[in-house]
Amino acid sequence: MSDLLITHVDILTDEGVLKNHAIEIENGYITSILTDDEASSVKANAKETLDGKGQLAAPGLVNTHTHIAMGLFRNYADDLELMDWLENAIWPTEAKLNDDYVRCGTQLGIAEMLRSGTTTFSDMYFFMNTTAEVVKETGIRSVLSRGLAGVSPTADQALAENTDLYRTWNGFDNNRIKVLLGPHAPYTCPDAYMEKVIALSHELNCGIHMHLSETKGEVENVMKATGKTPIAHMYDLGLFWNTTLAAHCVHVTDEDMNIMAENNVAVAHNPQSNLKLASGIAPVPEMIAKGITVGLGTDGSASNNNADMLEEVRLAATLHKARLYDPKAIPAQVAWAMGTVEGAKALGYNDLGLLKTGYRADIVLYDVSGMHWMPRYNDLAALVYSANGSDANTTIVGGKILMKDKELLTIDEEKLKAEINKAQAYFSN
Ligand SMILES: CSC[C@H]1O[C@@H](n2cnc3c(O)ncnc32)[C@H](O)[C@@H]1O
Ligand SMILES: [Zn+2]
Repeated sequence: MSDLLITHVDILTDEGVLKNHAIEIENGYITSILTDDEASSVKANAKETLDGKGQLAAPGLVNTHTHIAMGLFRNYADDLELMDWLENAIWPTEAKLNDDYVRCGTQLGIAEMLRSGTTTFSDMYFFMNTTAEVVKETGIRSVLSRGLAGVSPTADQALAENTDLYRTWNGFDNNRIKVLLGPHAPYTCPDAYMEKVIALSHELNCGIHMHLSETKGEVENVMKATGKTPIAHMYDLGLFWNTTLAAHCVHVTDEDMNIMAENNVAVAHNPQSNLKLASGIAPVPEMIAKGITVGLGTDGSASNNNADMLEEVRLAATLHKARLYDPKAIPAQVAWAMGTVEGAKALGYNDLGLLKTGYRADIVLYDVSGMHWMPRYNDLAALVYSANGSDANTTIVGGKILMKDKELLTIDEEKLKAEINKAQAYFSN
């Protein structure tokens, strides 16, 4: 008996679009993809059915890098470069955060993601036990890391919190929640602290999530201090022994990319944040050519300024064309894969990001009735180049429906809006 049967739906598979088919789901996984005729014979055995008529089923988007509670600081400080933005606007304000505000900001970000087709996110922030609780309650999938800064007075406490987070949550609900260690960046994590992080990663057998080579200034400073690039320096410290998710990697050399490819360092490419903070453009086609796994991320909504992954997919598909004067630099299907199955791989999920038997049932049904969906020559190109996040109509994670016909089923949005207004008043002072 299946738990959920989605009928009369067009399905974006890795082999093309199947018109008017059905998806059978059991225990959180896709168990079969059927013709509509086949589906009518198994319908009686389904606990729940969902009519997908007029919709396109696609894999949920995977946001490989964010600080999701930063939605509270959306449009709070704009038009600044990274270090000015962090040091003079964001860090002083984050010092006023507590569990309640992180709960509110995390609900805001999750509401936004579920509404725009994202079903998995990888987060690095503070008060992460609260984030995990909100992830548990809302039903989304996530990979969580406690941001670690060696220069902070709470540096050792943060390590203990990341350890607790790992021990409490890693593997929760058949890996709906996973945990990584989150050393923030080379400029906040001196070598002695990185050595502690690396020792802890061995002790826990835990992967790493870190900002690396985001700006020219960061690379210059590490070069001055060590004679090496941040990637080469982290490699020499022994950081890459286990899985590493490196956010940004905007300023990397050919040799850096060789190190990343040889050590399975996956990249979270955040094109919109990199543009807005004037950090630059990461050499993504070059990374892919070297065999590096590259996923996409929004970064926080204070540097983006939203959590809409379709915008990142579109930027990934267009930005590199212009940079290289090559329309084939990142074709639509490569950008789509970066937003889904490649992002999933970057987070260590090898059964996520495709609509295929045996894959996790993280599925988004897009309403394709809008004029911007016509004519329908190529649904994948439409998702990459024409669709809006708000076309997401129904969002499913691990076979559970979290948004149906644009109504969020696990978040009380009216209550949340009132809390966000209170938070705005608090952070405005
Ligand atoms: C220690 S928790 C994470 C930390 O990262 C800050 N942050 C947000 N966006 C960026 C970015 O693009 N580069 C580096 N750091 C960033 C966030 O505000 C938190 O303080
Ligand atoms: Zn970031």
